[in-house]
Amino acid sequence: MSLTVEPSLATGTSASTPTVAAAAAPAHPSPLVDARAQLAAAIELLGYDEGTHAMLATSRREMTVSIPLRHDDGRIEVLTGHRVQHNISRGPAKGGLRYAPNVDLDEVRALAMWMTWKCALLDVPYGGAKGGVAVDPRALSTPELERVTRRYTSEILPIIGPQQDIPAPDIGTDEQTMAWIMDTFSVARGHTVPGVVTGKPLSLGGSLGRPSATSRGVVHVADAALRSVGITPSGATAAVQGFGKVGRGAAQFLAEAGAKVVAVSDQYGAVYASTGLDIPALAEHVDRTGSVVGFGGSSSGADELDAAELLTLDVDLLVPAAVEGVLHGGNAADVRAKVIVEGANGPTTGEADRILNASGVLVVPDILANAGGVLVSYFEWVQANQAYRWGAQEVEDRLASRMSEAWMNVADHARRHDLTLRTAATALAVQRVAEAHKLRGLYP
Ligand SMILES: NC(=O)C1=CN([C@@H]2O[C@H](COP(=O)(O)OP(=O)(O)OC[C@H]3O[C@@H](n4cnc5c(N)ncnc54)[C@H](OP(=O)(O)O)[C@@H]3O)[C@@H](O)[C@H]2O)C=CC1
Ligand SMILES: O=C(O)CCC(=O)C(=O)O
Repeated sequence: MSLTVEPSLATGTSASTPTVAAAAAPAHPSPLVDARAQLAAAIELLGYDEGTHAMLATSRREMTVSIPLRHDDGRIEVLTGHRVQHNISRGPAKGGLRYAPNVDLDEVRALAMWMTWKCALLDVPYGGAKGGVAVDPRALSTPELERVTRRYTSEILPIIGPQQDIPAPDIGTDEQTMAWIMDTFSVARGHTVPGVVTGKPLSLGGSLGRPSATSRGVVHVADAALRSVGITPSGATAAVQGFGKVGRGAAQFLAEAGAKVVAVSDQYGAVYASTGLDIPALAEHVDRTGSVVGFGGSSSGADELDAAELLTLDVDLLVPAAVEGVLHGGNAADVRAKVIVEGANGPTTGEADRILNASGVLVVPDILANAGGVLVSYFEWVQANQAYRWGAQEVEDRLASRMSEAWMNVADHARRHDLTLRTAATALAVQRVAEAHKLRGLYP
């Protein structure tokens, strides 16, 4: 059954700049266009009516706030922040908070929608949300970052809480950011409320294994995906875009599993070694200098590489773990990786997805590949509710088992219905959300 969709549901409602490699990428209006197109494909497959489609294409609640920031030198700058709750049918809204210069409402809407599908796919009892502040965190001092975080939290305070909406780290934020949010929320409530955020420091009720969870999940899924196309993971070659919370761990765990990580990039450049990069030495270099750039040279055995070239290297596995839209109509045909595992949210545009699919590249979608993070966020919430801390091994075992179950469900669904992994994953998730919505009553 095909559906006629209102233009505003099929495409983004306002223009936004892609967040990466803008010079090389063709104009791409917004990740929301891709998110809504993925939903439309799932709706068509499931044969759902236009009303259900409209309900799932629309955020339940959106809040845009102004954040007056007093800089250390006394200057006042007014920043803009958003929190979008896409869906709450299966439980409290859940999703990260991003600090990046080009954050805009449509990007946050797309990221929130993907959170809904991710939580449903992993069968954790959450809806989906995302937040963002348009700011470059590297341009701010720690006291300035704390002031931004506290003011943003105060502004969105009415809509967050352990049973309402639970933020977590994403690009440009970390466990310190979560600690400030937790404190600001707790001060307003008059008592400590650790459950308002996940990804907290351990000493404030965080979970063992949360910082590494997204990367571990990526590597579990990469292992299964490589095997599914007949490639032995140990000895496979890999390239990782991004060396932040997700990319660094992914590179490390891939190398520990015996893969040859031949290239890694960040927003300043990339490094390459055909025999495999020394990831601990690279991590030490990045901690010292702030970038992978400069790691190349005779002592490291690595060479500097153009960052865009990393995406088209002849490798078994490509892990984009940075930002949206990096694989697009302008470079997808040149991709030589056999398997792509999306550590980032939305790294592949719709056009690139079609090109990659036609050329036989196996793309493991974000809502499956990077779900380890929200899964262990859920474990953090469960441990808080139990007032009991699990050991690191228990967290890792549960993560491995839930990721493997999700992979098998998606791969099996794709095989049985001749779908791409993305369409299979989105359809499974959309079905679960629609079912929850309908069971709660169609006319709430
Ligand atoms: N953190 C989490 O638990 C989860 C994150 N994700 C997704 O993973 C992705 C990465 O998030 P996270 O690691 O947390 O963010 P971080 O801020 O920790 O790291 C982002 C990394 O991406 C790099 N980067 C930015 N732009 C480019 C570019 N053009 N080319 C190459 N690298 C670039 C940054 O480089 P530089 O260091 O130079 O700034 C940095 O290394 C995002 O899409 C996020 O939504 C998904 C699930 C969970
Ligand atoms: O841990 C979480 O709650 C959310 C992580 C996140 O933002 C994501 O999966 O994109």
